[in-house]
Amino acid sequence: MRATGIHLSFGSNHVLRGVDLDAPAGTTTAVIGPSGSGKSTLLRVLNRLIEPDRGDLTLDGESVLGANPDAYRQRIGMVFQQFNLFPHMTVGDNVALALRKLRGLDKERAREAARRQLDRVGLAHRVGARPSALSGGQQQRVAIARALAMEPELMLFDEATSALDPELVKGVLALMSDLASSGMTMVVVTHEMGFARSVADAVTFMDAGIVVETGTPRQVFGEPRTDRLRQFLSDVL
Ligand SMILES: Nc1ncnc2c1ncn2[C@@H]1O[C@H](COP(=O)(O)OP(=O)(O)OP(=O)(O)O)[C@@H](O)[C@H]1O
Repeated sequence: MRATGIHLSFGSNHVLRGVDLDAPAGTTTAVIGPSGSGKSTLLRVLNRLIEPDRGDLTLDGESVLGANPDAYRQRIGMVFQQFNLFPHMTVGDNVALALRKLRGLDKERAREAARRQLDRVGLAHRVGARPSALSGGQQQRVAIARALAMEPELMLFDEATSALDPELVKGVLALMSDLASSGMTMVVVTHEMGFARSVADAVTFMDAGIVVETGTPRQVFGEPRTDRLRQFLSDVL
């Protein structure tokens, strides 16, 4: 996935000011930066939940803006801070739903595929439970299984662990780390600097709607080139 020259305003608030992001296939890119710098908005643009005012998006070398966003969105998995599971449905049905509605799988095949994905996140034994019976960390792992069930080419994580109690964060980060090692292409907006440092292939630092620095974790954390990044790191580390 590559984003080039992305601009976006909400009214007079120019939130993204020419953002470039390159997330090559098979790599994990962490996006870090202060609150309000535009990280979540950028992810929403990458998923085409919001159309940019200017700029281009390509996936697998193809420009994806303009065409039907629904078809595009089926190629992307997105995981939010809030898990957004349907409370009245079982865990298994939450994971199977899109497979039935969007992929047209029959009940049995969707259920089987859901069970496989739940197994992958260590929750096959909770297939019949309601989300409310699970911990926040387990619910987020279900949300990840739901996204993976669609066999996405790219996974976007928007502060996926920010709503979790501290003791539950580790399990979700471990799962994200496994996914990264498996070669999934991922863009991860995160406040977890340990994850960015140890799991990401590249780290992008945003401030006030621009990419201030991008590089390997070693460069970004070890040799920051700008005062803005140095200040941010001293505030968060
Ligand atoms: N739907 C919206 N309508 C109007 N303004 C918005 C909308 N979404 C975000 N903004 C504004 O865009 C700016 C960037 O917000 P964004 O949520 O992308 O920042 P962020 O870097 O993800 O912050 P945080 O780390 O706190 O989540 C903020 O000024 C915010 O108020």
